Amino acid sequence: MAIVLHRCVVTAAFVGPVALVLWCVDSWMARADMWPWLAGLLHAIEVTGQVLLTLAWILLAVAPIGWFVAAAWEGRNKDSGAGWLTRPDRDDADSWVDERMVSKALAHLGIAPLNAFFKNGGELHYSVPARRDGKGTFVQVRLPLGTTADMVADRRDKLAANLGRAKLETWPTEGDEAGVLDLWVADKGVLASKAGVWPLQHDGQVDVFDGVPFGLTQRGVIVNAPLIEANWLVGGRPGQGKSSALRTLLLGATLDPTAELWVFVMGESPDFEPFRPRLARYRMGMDDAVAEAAVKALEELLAEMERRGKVLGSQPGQPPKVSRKLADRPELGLHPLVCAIDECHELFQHPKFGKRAAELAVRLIKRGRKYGIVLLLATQSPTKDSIPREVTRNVSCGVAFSVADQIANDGLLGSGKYRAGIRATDLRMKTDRGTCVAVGVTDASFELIRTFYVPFEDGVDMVTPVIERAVALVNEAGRAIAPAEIEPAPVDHLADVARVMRGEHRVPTRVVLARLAELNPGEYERWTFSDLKGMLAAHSFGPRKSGGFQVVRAEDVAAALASRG
Ligand SMILES: Nc1ncnc2c1ncn2[C@@H]1O[C@H](COP(=O)(O)OP(=O)(O)OP(=O)(O)O)[C@@H](O)[C@H]1O
Repeated sequence: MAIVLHRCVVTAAFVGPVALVLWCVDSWMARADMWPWLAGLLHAIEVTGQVLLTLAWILLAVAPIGWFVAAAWEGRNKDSGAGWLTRPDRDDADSWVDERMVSKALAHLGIAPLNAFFKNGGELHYSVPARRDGKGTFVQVRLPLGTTADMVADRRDKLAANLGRAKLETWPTEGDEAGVLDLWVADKGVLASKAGVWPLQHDGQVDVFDGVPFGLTQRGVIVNAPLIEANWLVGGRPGQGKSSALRTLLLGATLDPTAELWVFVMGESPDFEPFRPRLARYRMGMDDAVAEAAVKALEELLAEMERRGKVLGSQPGQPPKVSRKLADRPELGLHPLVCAIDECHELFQHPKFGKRAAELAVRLIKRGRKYGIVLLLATQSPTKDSIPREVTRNVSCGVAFSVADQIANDGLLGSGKYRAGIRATDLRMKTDRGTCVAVGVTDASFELIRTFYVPFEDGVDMVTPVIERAVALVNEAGRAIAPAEIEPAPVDHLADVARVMRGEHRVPTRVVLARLAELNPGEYERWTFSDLKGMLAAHSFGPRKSGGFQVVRAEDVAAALASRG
């Protein structure tokens, strides 16, 4: 720029005086008196000036028409435009994705209805135009008639190639409707790096109510994995990182001094050995005794859940769930209780204990969340025979490392996820070790998480120092690693009936039974009409008929309570 300016000044300094002299000479002398060559030069300058002036006028008149034609042409042009305009020369030019590029990529997927749409000059509607989203670009597009998001997800390879990305960097998933495509495209190469050191490796404490640092999402944000009010199912092919992920979750929980931790490893594996000093219960091995201990633990967790339900019910205002404040009061025994079962398929498929374990796990997963009881399950084999379907349906957080097929994918992440494009089948063995697809961990429909890794192998043990810190934290807080058992309060049937009347004048007996089962499943789940009738009879009253139904009347219950004193 400086050079150009310099040259302009030099030229003007030379041409200016010459032009001035010529103008003066031309003004004071007649051309006939001049030297012929000078008169010829002045004439040539005059003619050139006139030609340029005429051309300028013509250009001025034609310019708007030309402008209009060019604009119309450019508007109809569906190419990605001049590269230097649409992709400025910036550091992220390599990662640039815009609507035109996406349209072009979609137009070359070989999907017949999409092809026809583009052939007829159709233009896609972008409900969310290309915008930066973490370390990538997100667009949302309404697909034309006859095209669904899963058709695009099925051609992920081609879409990735058309966008100049690796398959793992290209995430076409179903939006709010089948015809809406959510597309997230990673910046080139950002997913190749590992997550880095676990943020709590060297210091820090955890409040499990706030979650545990688990990994980095595709957007480069740290995931604080929810543990409270959550249950986890983690799976994938052997050696892809699921035990390490389970260990990271649990390691986070150890740093909350109020948390009680149980671990059962249904196989011979030293993965959780360093945790021993911080665990209230730990069993590891292939033998039946470990399976038996795990089932017993599940039974006790269920009983504990019922006890906690009653404790909550007896608190002022009957809080619906365990809170940090309640968990901090050791006398209530409402602290977070985390139970991890690694290789859980071995337990669920156990010939003797499998059925009972499955039944108990399902009940815990369905109801334990409110009570601060958390179940973490990890498995290599997430099929419907190895993991009860109800477990998959009800866990809140599903994590899939590299899996072999759609069955394993949906067994971990929930049915329909593969179809919707949420696929851990695209994670490559070894290359993507430690990276998983997760649902339920954040509000997003899925996350691609590069998990933190706390090594415990080949003589490197970075777990033990964390456990030592965790034990010190428990001691400092004056807590116990294995809190003493708190006796369950005796069940008061009449008071429970009074509670489930919920201030209503009369309540049908079937509703009373349903509410009782909800209040205390362990006690009332199997109750029938005759159980209820028998209990009421013991208090000298019974259901009455009203409007064709058997009902319990609030005044009868109140009278029975009053006469009891
Ligand atoms: N997040 C990660 N980052 C880097 N490497 C990892 C990560 N997670 C796991 N690995 C590597 O993968 C190896 C296997 O991990 P891990 O034992 O957790 O796998 P797994 O799926 O539980 O295997 P298995 O089914 O055999 O128990 C680890 O020893 C480690 O070297």
